[in-house]
Amino acid sequence: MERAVVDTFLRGIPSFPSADKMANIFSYESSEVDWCEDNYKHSEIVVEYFNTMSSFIFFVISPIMLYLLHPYARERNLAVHLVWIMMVFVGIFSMYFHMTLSFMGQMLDELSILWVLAIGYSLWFPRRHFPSFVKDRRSFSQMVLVMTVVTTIFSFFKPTANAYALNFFALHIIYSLLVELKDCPNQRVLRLTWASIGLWVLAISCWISDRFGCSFWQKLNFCYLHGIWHILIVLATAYASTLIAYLDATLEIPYSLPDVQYWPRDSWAIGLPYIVLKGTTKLRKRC
Ligand SMILES: CCCCCCCC/C=C\CCCCCCCC(=O)N[C@@H](CO)[C@H](O)/C=C/CCCCCCCCCCCCC
Ligand SMILES: [Ca+2]
Ligand SMILES: [Zn+2]
Repeated sequence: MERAVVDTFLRGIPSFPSADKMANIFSYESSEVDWCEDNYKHSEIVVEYFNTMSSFIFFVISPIMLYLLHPYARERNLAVHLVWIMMVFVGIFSMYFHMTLSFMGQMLDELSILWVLAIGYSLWFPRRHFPSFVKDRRSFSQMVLVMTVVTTIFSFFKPTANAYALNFFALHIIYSLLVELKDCPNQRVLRLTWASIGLWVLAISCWISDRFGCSFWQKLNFCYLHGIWHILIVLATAYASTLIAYLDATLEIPYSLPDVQYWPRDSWAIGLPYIVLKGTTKLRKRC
């Protein structure tokens, strides 16, 4: 198709960048979003140095979580690993976005989060809350897939709204967890729930403060809140995903007697949570 035709077609769509702009979606600072950290302060090729470097946390936590969740994934479904494999891509795209502040970086960063959420919902959304027209988890996952593909396409029309929309998923997850755990007597599980919510509250406070309180933080010469958000949101995801996986295990593989422990030492005040399966496996049970 002629470039002029493409251009005319694209200009007809509200908020869609023209073909000229499309060519520049990879260029530095082509995103409308610019975080509080000073640009090019420490490097000529890395726009936001601390925000870029703090994304390294994704590459530290993801392999540890893949290792810690493996016994549960082996018993339940190896597809569970997709969540933390995908988190590595979120980290790569987050680094790319803050290094360039390009429109493409922004879209890859936001869309990879959307796909992590889609995988999480497909795997872990409780069966009893499925809409009545959905007959099993396979159909539910197919429905989530279709919705995610449609949302992926529409997210190009109002890119700045995507991040706000994504944050609302956290509210839905917290609401669902609180409903699920209303009468839970297990203190370890309750501790994990409040730690997940506490980390998320700290994380989102940093995200909002960086977005809307930048002039205040600039006066204090402390413009690193978005980088701190990266670290806290990865930890919140580690805590929340373990909690959700634990609840899933109690429903889907109850014979495995799941319990929560902390790595590297269960007795330490801080650590990464994981699931231990104290029961016999399905195979051994049959013998
Ligand atoms: C039954 C549902 C199960 C779903 C479980 C899956 C939970 C994990 C989901 C998402 C991972 C979050 C990864 C965050 C990456 C941040 C990258 C980033 O900083 N991007 C910013 C730009 O650089 C962008 O502005 C941020 C956009 C907002 C992201 C909102 C993410 C929602 C996080 C949900 C975390 C759940 C915590 C729940 C706490 C109890
Ligand atoms: Ca900046
Ligand atoms: Zn970021």
